[in-house]
Amino acid sequence: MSLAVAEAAYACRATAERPAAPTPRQKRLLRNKRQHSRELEQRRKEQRLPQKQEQQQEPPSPPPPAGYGGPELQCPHFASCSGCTVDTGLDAPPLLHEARAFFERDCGLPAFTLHVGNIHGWRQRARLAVRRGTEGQTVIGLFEERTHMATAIPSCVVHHPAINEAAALLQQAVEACGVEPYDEGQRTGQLRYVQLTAVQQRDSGGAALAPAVQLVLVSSSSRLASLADQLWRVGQRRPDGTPLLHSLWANFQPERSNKILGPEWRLLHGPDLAWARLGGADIAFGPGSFMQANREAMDCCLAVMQQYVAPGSTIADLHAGVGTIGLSLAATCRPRWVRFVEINGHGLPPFRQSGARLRLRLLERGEAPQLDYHVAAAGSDPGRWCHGAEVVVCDPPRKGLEAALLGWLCSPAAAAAGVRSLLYLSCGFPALQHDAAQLLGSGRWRLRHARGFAFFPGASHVETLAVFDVVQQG
Ligand SMILES: C[S@@+](CC[C@H](N)C(=O)[O-])C[C@H]1O[C@@H](n2cnc3c(N)ncnc32)[C@H](O)[C@@H]1O
Repeated sequence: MSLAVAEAAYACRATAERPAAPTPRQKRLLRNKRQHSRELEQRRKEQRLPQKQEQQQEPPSPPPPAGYGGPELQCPHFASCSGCTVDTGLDAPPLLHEARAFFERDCGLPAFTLHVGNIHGWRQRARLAVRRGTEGQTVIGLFEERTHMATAIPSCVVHHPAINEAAALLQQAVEACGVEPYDEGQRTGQLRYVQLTAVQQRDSGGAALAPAVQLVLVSSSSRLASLADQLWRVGQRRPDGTPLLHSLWANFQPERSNKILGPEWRLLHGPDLAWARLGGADIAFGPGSFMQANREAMDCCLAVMQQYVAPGSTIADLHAGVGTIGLSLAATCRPRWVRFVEINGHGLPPFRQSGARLRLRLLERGEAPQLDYHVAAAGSDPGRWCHGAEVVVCDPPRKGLEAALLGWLCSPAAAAAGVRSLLYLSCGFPALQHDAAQLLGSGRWRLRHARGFAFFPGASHVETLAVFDVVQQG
């Protein structure tokens, strides 16, 4: 949709359906759209002026986004749902301009590119609110911005289709069983949220089947037995004979807070762990495990990481979660050992399963890397966690590296401990800018490579992999 059409659509809606002023979300989307279009236009101009670029000795940039505005989201819920904020130019979200400026202009890299995979159906995990709609119906969807009013998104185009299918089944079952959606004002109702995760399925011969869904019912009470039984019965068979539900869990969240998941879990039906093939390794995960929602993009990112790990390396994976990155490197790069460090103990049980499966596979190839998992903060003792590791992998939360870890990496101790390179995967660009500036400013690291991955097409988000090498001191 062009800017003019989008503006006309908003204007039209404002006069025909909503005489009231545009909502804060609509104003923000329009502002985003204007800024995004200006940046795209600027970029197109730069591309049309190669002469000027050469005169100014600016680094070359990759080709401009295809067509004005690039690929479009084309989601029927875009204007009302708070999930996505960018619906055109998905191959050049606003944050990409900042990332390019930082890596190309400030760090001197010749080009910073963004990998964009599927823009539709990529989201393999969704957390949705369950609330009563204004017309008394059950709504399963996302909150409108700055409210606790849920908007139904049954045709969301970024959800994996199995998620939409399971959400539709859930809505029917909730109504059939008379389950009361949660009401935060009254603190009544049984079902607060659901988490839906698409799980790869295979038949006994290993052929891929339609993905099924690991479904979590988040409630403040335990009175969901009849809903669970009904869901499990109906969810066992799609019209094509494959199961729609992989497993069914209850999670209890008694607190009055915005935190979706509570501390207590109960498996109601099906297997406790689900498996995904990522970066050449089979990764087990439970419903409470961290996992990237966009597995295809993570798979590409892992393939790039593998190019920066030499055979026979020693690796410390410092924000390991269930071990996805380290296990992928163990499966593909023949390391001598991988040390996993993770602050949250919930990653350990799935890791044990994935590690055991990988060990068996590697033994058949005559490889036996040591795989050790430690539940600890990476910054608690960086010297210990990184000791002897030639490659350090960091994949911290949005706030970036802990001060103690960053300080250690910027000190002579890192090279003295044997560290040679750092693979830093970042989900928070401002934090990465800060941490990269500290690393480069210390004079002990040089930036070898950086690349972006669109982990959340539809959002102004760039997941960044930055590869640093230790500068050998003379
Ligand atoms: C973005 S996730 C990445 C997980 C994993 N690398 C993956 O790809 O699935 C960040 C992880 O860092 C963990 N974490 C957060 N703070 C940490 C810390 N100070 N030390 C170690 N791990 C931490 C979180 O619990 C979470 O599992």
